[in-house]
Amino acid sequence: MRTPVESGPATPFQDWVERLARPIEFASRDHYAHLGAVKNLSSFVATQVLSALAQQVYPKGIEARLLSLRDLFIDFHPALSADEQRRRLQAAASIVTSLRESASAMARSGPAGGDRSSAARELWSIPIRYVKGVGPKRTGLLQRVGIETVEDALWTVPWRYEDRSVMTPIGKLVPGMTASISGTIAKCEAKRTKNRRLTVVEVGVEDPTGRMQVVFFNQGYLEDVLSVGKRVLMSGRVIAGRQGWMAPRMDVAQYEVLGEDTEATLHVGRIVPIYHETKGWTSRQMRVLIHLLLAEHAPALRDHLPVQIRARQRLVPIQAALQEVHFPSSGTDPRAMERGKTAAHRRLAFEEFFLLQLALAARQRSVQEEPKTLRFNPRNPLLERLAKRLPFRLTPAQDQVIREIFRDMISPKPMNRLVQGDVGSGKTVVALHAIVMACGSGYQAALMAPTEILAEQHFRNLSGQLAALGIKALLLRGSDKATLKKAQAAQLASGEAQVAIGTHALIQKGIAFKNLGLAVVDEQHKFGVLQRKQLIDKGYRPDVLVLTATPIPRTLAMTIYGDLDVSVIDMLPPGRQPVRTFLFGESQRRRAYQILLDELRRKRQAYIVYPLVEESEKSDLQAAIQAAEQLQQNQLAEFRVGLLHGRLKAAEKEAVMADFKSGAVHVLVATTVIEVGVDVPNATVMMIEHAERFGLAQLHQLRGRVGRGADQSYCLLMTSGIGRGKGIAGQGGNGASHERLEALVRSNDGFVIAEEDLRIRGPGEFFGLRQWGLPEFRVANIVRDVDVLQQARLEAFSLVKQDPGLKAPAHHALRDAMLRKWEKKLALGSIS
Ligand SMILES: Nc1ncnc2c1ncn2[C@@H]1O[C@H](COP(=O)(O)OP(=O)(O)OP(=O)(O)O)[C@@H](O)[C@H]1O
Repeated sequence: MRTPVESGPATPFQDWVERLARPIEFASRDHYAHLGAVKNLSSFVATQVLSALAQQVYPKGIEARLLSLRDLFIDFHPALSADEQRRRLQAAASIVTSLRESASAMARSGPAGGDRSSAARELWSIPIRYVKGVGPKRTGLLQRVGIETVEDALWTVPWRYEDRSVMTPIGKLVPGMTASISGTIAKCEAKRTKNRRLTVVEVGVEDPTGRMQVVFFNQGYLEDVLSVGKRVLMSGRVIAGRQGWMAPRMDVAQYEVLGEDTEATLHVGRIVPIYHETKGWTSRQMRVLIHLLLAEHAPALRDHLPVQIRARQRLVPIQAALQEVHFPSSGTDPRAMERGKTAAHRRLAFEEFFLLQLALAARQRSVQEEPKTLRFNPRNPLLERLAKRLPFRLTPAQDQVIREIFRDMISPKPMNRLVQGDVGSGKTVVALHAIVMACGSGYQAALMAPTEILAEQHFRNLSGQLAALGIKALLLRGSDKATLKKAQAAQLASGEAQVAIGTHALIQKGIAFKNLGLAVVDEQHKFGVLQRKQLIDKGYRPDVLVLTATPIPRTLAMTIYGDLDVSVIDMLPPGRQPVRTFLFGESQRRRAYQILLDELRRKRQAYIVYPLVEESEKSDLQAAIQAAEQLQQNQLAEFRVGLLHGRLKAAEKEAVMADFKSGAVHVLVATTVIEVGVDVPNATVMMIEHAERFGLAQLHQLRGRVGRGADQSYCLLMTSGIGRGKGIAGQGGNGASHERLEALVRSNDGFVIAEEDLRIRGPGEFFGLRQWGLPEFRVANIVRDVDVLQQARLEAFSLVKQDPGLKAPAHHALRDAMLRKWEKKLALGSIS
């Protein structure tokens, strides 16, 4: 026993060891006379060990002893032989003794001494390998599905539910139905097949209304599990009994043996959660794991959400929400669960949104708090000269957005502004104004674009204008020679060059600016939030302007750009005619070519775009190359056809683009590399092959490459599966894809189309969120839960206003949860 004199007041760890020691020592007393008297030792030890690991980070040796203690008791049960029980208790007692010694050594060395870490670990973030029954193999499997911690596991919600709560009397089973029954095992025999390759276990199950047969193959151990007299629940598909057998058979998908003391079941007899499976990890195993976590550990989990917010938003406690979402109470409608429209889902969705919005609010706050050292001069002469040189009058919308940008730049707070404008709305000239404001005030500016083609185009469009104002701009590309890169880096470092336009080459290590005052990021969702941060870090808090041509629905914009102020260019330059869009099937190809040829003969140019998806990249590329050759030889023999795809070298791409821009090439056959930003006003036809393989917003982007001059332009969506005058759906095609394409024919407004795309495909599919650097949610859905998102945003921003660093003790858990989730993904370095 511990001697208090020696070590002063007990530390929590010492207390813990004593609590743990009590039942173990009791069971061992008087030569193990009390063996049977200690109930549930297995789960007691497991829970204790986990709660100890949750409280503190221990030196490795202690952690290992804690885990071996847990392992000794994993399957400890009164049915084990008395010898085995004694052996384990003996081993446990010696571990307890050594833990006791370590605990007092730790107490003596004091809080600062030795290896002892004061970092408290939250139960949420306990690695999953510490949980009872999760060994190294399972840890590996779970990691593969993204489960590293207790929190990850509990937030992995079922993707569907099966109602196995309604029991059908065995006498009422009919072949073909899927049913659950409750009965008693009347027969259980294991046999070998004739060739002795298979073990067959034949089971008879009875209830007062009848009897059914069940056959299991190669699961010989079931002979013990399903022994005669046991009460079971089974569910599966009913099949006709074999000839000569009167009773029906069941192809059992799930069974559960009812214990003596409990009616609680996991796999049948209730609404059962179904989880995604991977090789080696089944839905059934997941169910057992989640059940264990909920039963033994959930009560100790801390609710992150502040009480007032929970009350105001009428949110159920986290434990209740998790319990309900994994194991819905009886009477719940499984479909409502799948639609995610329950109080439990609302609570979980709120928490996900809230943590993200909190992170965004905190980041916005931390940026605003930094004193701005940049001094921009709105009356600099370069701006006046720019105004005189513009080849067109700015639209009122452009004017307004430029004013908003200038207001930000001269304000004492750093600018963080997103400019959203539909395709062709004229964002480049807006960016040009910001760049000239920066350079005219003595700073450098950088413009980062997602592809080399776009960077080159920006450079072509801007460098002339800038040079006329005496501003030197450089083009930085990853594919440039090292010597060129070195020379460019030197010019930026010395300030000799004022503007850098480029791809992610801009954020590479060797690049440093003398005094970067403005960072413009075009199409930043292609970069992800992280890269935006890397560019910003190249200067001392430069002002930031993000341009996006992708019409991002408001709800989405709020989730990704929640920390930016938003300006919208909601007007196209004058004289533009809406692009006329047609949907053509294979049999209408001639009509489509007719439109194309008519335009080419009127000295207009055209794009023909082929899809290129990663999985079938090679064959897709081949299709585009062959098509270009074919067209050149046949239908388009009188014109020059150029080919553009991602595999070309930078110089080749540049040459093709330059030829197209100058009009030397009439038709550009391309894969989706031209998707964003390409600007050739003389091009009036956009023909898109296999349109059904593109996302709707992506098609809108492509369509935006035409209609950039005053002439009528055409977008021809080619798709297999439409007959003459019929829709895709009429030809047995995919209804949803038809509906999508129709939306494009109906509307030219990018925002309408994006909302539609989001609605039809759901956020997961919308562009492929991951690739675009958008946050992923486990429960929340930005379309379905938009009202929850709005509430979460209001609450988060108001909380950060009250307690900017979330420093109040009541907010510590919340802050930890936010950082765990978003610190890395959102590069929250400065606020953590
Ligand atoms: N106010 C204006 N009046 C007339 N033409 C304009 C005006 N503003 C821009 N333009 C022209 O419209 C075309 C589209 O402009 P810009 O390339 O900046 O569009 P964008 O918004 O970047 O579109 P995208 O996102 O599709 O690239 C360019 O040829 C540009 O010169």
